[in-house]
Amino acid sequence: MDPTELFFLGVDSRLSFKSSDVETASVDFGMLGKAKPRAVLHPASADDVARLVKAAYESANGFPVSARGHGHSINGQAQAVNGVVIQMSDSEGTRFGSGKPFLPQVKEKEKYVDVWGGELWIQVLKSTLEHGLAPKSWTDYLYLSVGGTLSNAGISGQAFHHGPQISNVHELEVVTGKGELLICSEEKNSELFHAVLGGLGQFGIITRARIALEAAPQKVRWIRVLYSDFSTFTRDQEYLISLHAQPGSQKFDYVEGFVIVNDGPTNTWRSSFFSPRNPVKINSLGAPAADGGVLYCLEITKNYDGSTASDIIDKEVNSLLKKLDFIPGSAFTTDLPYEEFLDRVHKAELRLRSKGVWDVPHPWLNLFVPKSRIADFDKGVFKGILGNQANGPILIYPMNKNKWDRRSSVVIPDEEVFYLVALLRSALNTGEEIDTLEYLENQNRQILRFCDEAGIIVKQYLPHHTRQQEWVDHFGDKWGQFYQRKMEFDPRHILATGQLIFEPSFTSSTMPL
Ligand SMILES: Cc1cc2nc3c(=O)[nH]c(=O)nc-3n(C[C@H](O)[C@H](O)[C@H](O)COP(=O)(O)OP(=O)(O)OC[C@H]3O[C@@H](n4cnc5c(N)ncnc54)[C@H](O)[C@@H]3O)c2cc1C
Repeated sequence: MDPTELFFLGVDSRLSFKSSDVETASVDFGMLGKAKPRAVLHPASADDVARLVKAAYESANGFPVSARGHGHSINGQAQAVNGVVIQMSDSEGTRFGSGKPFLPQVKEKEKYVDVWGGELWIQVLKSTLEHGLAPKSWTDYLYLSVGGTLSNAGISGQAFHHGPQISNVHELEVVTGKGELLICSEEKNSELFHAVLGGLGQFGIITRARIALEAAPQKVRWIRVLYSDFSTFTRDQEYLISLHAQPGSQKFDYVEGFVIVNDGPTNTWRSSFFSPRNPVKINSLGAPAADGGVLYCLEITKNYDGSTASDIIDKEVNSLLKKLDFIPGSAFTTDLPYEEFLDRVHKAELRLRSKGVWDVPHPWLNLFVPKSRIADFDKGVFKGILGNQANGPILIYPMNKNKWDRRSSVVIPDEEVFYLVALLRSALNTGEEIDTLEYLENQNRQILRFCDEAGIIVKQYLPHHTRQQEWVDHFGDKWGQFYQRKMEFDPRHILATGQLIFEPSFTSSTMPL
């Protein structure tokens, strides 16, 4: 199949062979490897996506097709070696023609929004806020596409009570690996619906998602408190996420946390919270000596409306804070508009870009760790393997398993409460060994080996494995179902080959140009 023939097959929009487009689609945020597609498609409609996939499916030789959202994967998951990348997101540098097929459509009464699969979450937020509404569950960073995060899970500090983003979707429109354009939901084509959510792009390309909305709060009180003792820190986090199960009880709206293993949080890119106006002088807190040189920061928010009297919000927050056992005097508070809070990481991005340290290799490791072993993980990794060096933010926060739908494709630990541990490191190559990609990648392997040897059964979030047996182990008792779904919805293994789960059933050299 010659992709240029796609024009004759009725693909309306442009198939680009421009080297700049091909170059963009060859790399991702991880900057850990390069894989060139033969061409990049900029679809003008869901039908364009369907025609391309159908052409790949029906051609004698076949060729790989990968949807690419904003390319914020780490390990080439959105790449398509020698195939066609469908550029779903309309972002700077990849803008093509008139842009995306349709704008977000909000239904106020029904409280949902229909969005194009390549839409960025920042745009979803802006569009829904115009109606006083907003999605319930977020990622920390909003310059990610809807299709990209729904292919994983989409998590942030709201997940403990709203579940991940994949638990907040009413309906999807999907192009399967056979090129069929189908609508799916709990009621209709439900197997496809559950397969695609958390499905790592293996079963279909999301062209439209219907996302649940709630009334948008106007303001956020954002609080950080410090701990020197890990078990006190996790006990408080677990207490806070247990409040979702007590109807009518006051609770925080967002619960996250991070680990401070060296000079302090000022070197974290995640936010400018600890700003010069709000400095953290850990040594001046009179805090007990940090446990093994490590401190822990609990990060929580309370949403409210502009009309709420400040003494009411003070009272609600203080009554919740009173139940916690953080280091006295270590509470830092700021109030800001809801949109600004949700978009907080973008500020840090702009800062890092201005210093030239955004476009660097990112050997990130994201793990789901069961609650029963999180203390062992702390001892072995935060206080052990990391050797008091962070090289980037280290997030840690718990979630409730009952907010995750077992029918989806995503894999989580088999415990009621589990933690996300996200080591979001940058290889800055400053000349120090600990800043090199090789050092950080070795450390990641060491962490995984430690878990294995200590019998801590972790699951990778945004998983990366290179051999099928590793994927079989990753999915555990879900592998059979995952495999069956692949045979049903993408039997020729055309889609998202960059995930390295299934061998393509064709050789890339069979796609002539
Ligand atoms: C700075 C930063 C912060 C992040 N913060 C968070 C966070 O707080 N929470 C969180 O959960 N994740 C977070 N992530 C991870 C992020 O959610 C995933 O990497 C996500 O896949 C990125 O979306 P994308 O649009 O860039 O996807 P891409 O990298 O373009 O694609 C990822 C995978 O999804 C597939 N895919 C893309 N679009 C579609 C589609 N329309 N239909 C089907 N499959 C598709 C691709 O083929 C690929 O396999 C973060 C990443 C970065 C770089």
